Amino acid sequence: MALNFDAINLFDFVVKKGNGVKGLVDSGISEVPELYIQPVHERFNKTNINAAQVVQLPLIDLSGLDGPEHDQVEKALVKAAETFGFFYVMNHGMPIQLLEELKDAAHKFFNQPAEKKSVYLRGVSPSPLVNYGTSFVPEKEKSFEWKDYFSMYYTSDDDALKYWPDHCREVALEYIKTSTKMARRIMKTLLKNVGVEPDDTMAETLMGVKVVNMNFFPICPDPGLTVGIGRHSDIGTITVLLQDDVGGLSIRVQDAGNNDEWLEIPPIPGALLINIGDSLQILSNGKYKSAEHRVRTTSTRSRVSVPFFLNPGPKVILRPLPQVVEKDGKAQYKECLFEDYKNNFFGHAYQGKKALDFVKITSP
Ligand SMILES: O=C(O)CCC(=O)C(=O)O
Ligand SMILES: [Fe+2]
Repeated sequence: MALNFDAINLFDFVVKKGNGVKGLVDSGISEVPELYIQPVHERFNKTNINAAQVVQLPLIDLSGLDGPEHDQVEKALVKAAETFGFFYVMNHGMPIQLLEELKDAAHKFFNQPAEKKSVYLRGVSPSPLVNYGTSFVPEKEKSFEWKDYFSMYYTSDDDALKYWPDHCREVALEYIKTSTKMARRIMKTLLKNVGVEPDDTMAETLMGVKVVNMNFFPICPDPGLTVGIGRHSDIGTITVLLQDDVGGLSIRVQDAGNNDEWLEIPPIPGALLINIGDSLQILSNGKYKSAEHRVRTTSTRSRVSVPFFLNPGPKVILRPLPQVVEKDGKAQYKECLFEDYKNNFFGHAYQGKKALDFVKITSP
């Protein structure tokens, strides 16, 4: 028998008691609760996902960086970062087995009973480094996403071993280590191309805060009414993203020829996705673009994704790098602390790339 919810009960059951959207679906609901119904313009429909026939996201073979194709691979990375802000990578150093284990670990975590997961709810979690929850913005009506998440902040191996759940810590640590190496290499290439030679200190400053999320999107009785994740860009420097074979991610593609469409990003077995975050758009004075993206829900299989976010630290001053400004003649963005940017961002959830207006310098 499906439970009957009014809005308050639902909030209590899903958010406070930690049942999440998964608990809601497992309770047997056959309709999407009112709170999750999106305004029409945020819903997914056939007509706004049709760019797939026209363009395809590049798939870049990173092993080429070590061979005679080095220059072409660098060029491909730069071009992808300048245009889509999103691309697939293969030969990224992560064994396929590890990627499978990571997705299994995510399923295993969310398949636990609510009592097991809710020990990690904000406020009761044994450490701020681990956090379970479901997705909604408290001050914004109708902002419930069809998604539960589990976040692991990396500070040190010792902390990870101490606080992260037994069944995911080894695999998540390995994912972080390999991804960090890859992300640094990509970052180095991108910065070199704008005349900056980053050393390890600089890389650590710009990508020193590391967070692995496990996202869980349960099956939805009516995917046409909901969003898995509303449209947004990531705020950090670079995100490494593992999605499973269910699909549902799309990115917004805009070009000078007035095209403005959503492009589906189907999973490619063994490949990972890389996307540029707002911080790198700011640092590069707008040369590299953060990508607006979103996730739809499905009625057939639950989906997991595992993004790894590399962000600047809270006290890092975000501003276009001086070498780039000198070359461009003018800064496009004013400086601000990353923590201020982040706070402002959360005030603009679900508004695509609007957060960037906070630092954009508008011409007089
Ligand atoms: O699930 C996905 O494919 C995307 C996840 C995402 O965009 C995010 O967590 O920021
Ligand atoms: Fe994202």
